[in-house]
Amino acid sequence: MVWPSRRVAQAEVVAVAARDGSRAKEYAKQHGIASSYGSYEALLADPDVDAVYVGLPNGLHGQWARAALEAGKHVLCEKPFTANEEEAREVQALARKRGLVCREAFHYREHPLMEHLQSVLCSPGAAGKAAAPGLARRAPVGAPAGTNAGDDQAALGGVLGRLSAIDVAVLIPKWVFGGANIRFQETLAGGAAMDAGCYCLHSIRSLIGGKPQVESATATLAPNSQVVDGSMRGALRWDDPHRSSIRATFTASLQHDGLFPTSTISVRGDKGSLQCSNFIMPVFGNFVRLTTRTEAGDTTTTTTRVYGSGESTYYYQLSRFVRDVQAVQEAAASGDAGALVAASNALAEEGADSIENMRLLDQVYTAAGLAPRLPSALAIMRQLSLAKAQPQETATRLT
Ligand SMILES: NC(=O)C1=CN([C@@H]2O[C@H](COP(=O)(O)OP(=O)(O)OC[C@H]3O[C@@H](n4cnc5c(N)ncnc54)[C@H](OP(=O)(O)O)[C@@H]3O)[C@@H](O)[C@H]2O)C=CC1
Ligand SMILES: O=C1OC[C@@H](O)[C@H](O)[C@H]1O
Repeated sequence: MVWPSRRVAQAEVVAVAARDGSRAKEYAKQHGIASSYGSYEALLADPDVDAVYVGLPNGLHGQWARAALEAGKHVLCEKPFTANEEEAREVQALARKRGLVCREAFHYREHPLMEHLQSVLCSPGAAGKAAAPGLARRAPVGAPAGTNAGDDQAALGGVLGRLSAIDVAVLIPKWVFGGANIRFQETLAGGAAMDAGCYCLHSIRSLIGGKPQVESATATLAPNSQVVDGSMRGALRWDDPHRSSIRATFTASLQHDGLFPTSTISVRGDKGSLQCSNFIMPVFGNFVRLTTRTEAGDTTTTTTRVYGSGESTYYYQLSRFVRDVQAVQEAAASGDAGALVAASNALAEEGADSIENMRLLDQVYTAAGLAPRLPSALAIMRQLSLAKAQPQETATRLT
């Protein structure tokens, strides 16, 4: 947030908060930030702050996004949006009521790589269904000039033809996060599906649209936990015949090219296939390998690298967030009913995207035989009540 803000006009980091005021002060000094606070509440009371970036553990996203919205601030909230779907609905309902932007920080989606992928795939088999907001609709690569993504089923096939599968993996090597990391904490809504799987679900939805259901999921628990998944695999199904799979793990033993996390999108259709490497952090190196087959059976493979202007995903994300906030502010200032409705619809669409991703995450956990995650306050209460009921067993689990 600090680096991109130096490159995005009209965005400035004016304040930072930490639970420990001296750390916040030190951070502010290091990064040239005007104000620092020793509590999140104090930052929310600062009238110079227009928008808040919530970069807290998953189980606290909902609580602090709500607090920021109540304080009249726009919100950019880290992924996954909340602990579960119910909480996502509450936060988005509040954002709508207050007329404020509340966007999930899926930074990868604003990078031109995603736009390129969508232009290749162009929602095959998903005619009339909306892709997730934030992605421009374009004609598929290789489609006749003048074709629009929404035109007809033939155009929607893109060069890959009819889709049969889309598989996304986000793999984090086992040496990256120690057991004490927030990602392994039940009371902070941890888990591989939450942390890495949310990208898998979101990218699949962004690329092919529609409303999938989770067909099955299998979790491998993190050490010393009955609740937190160290790895998760899942299968999704759509009304259309294609299938998807997701794979998220904190325990990858990777012999790879050094990229972290390793993130891949793999798509197959009846006329070809696509492999995309490093869609989450494309600025550090990416490729899109496209193989197409003619009816005569000849195959062609092309490799494309997409860097746009060379900026990071975080730059694109902040630019987009600023544009959204400005659109809402301008609509409010204009008093123009049409502009207000348009701004409100955009907020609703954005909110629905986050809610849908959390719905699927809940389904993944349920299908894997684990419960959807809880907001931190509820998870702590649950642990305390378990500790009361089964003191010895819970004590073991907490160590
Ligand atoms: N978009 C992206 O590229 C990335 C997104 N993320 C997301 O950002 C969020 C934070 O992840 P990450 O930065 O790795 O986490 P860290 O553990 O590094 O930071 C979390 C911060 O939350 C604050 N915090 C408040 N309450 C607690 C608590 N009870 N326990 C621990 N920390 C607490 C702490 O700030 P303090 O003590 O200063 O108040 C801490 O510094 C996650 O939701 C994650 O999914 C993470 C990495 C990359
Ligand atoms: O981009 C990311 O990479 C590593 C993950 O653990 C992190 O939370 C994620 O957002």
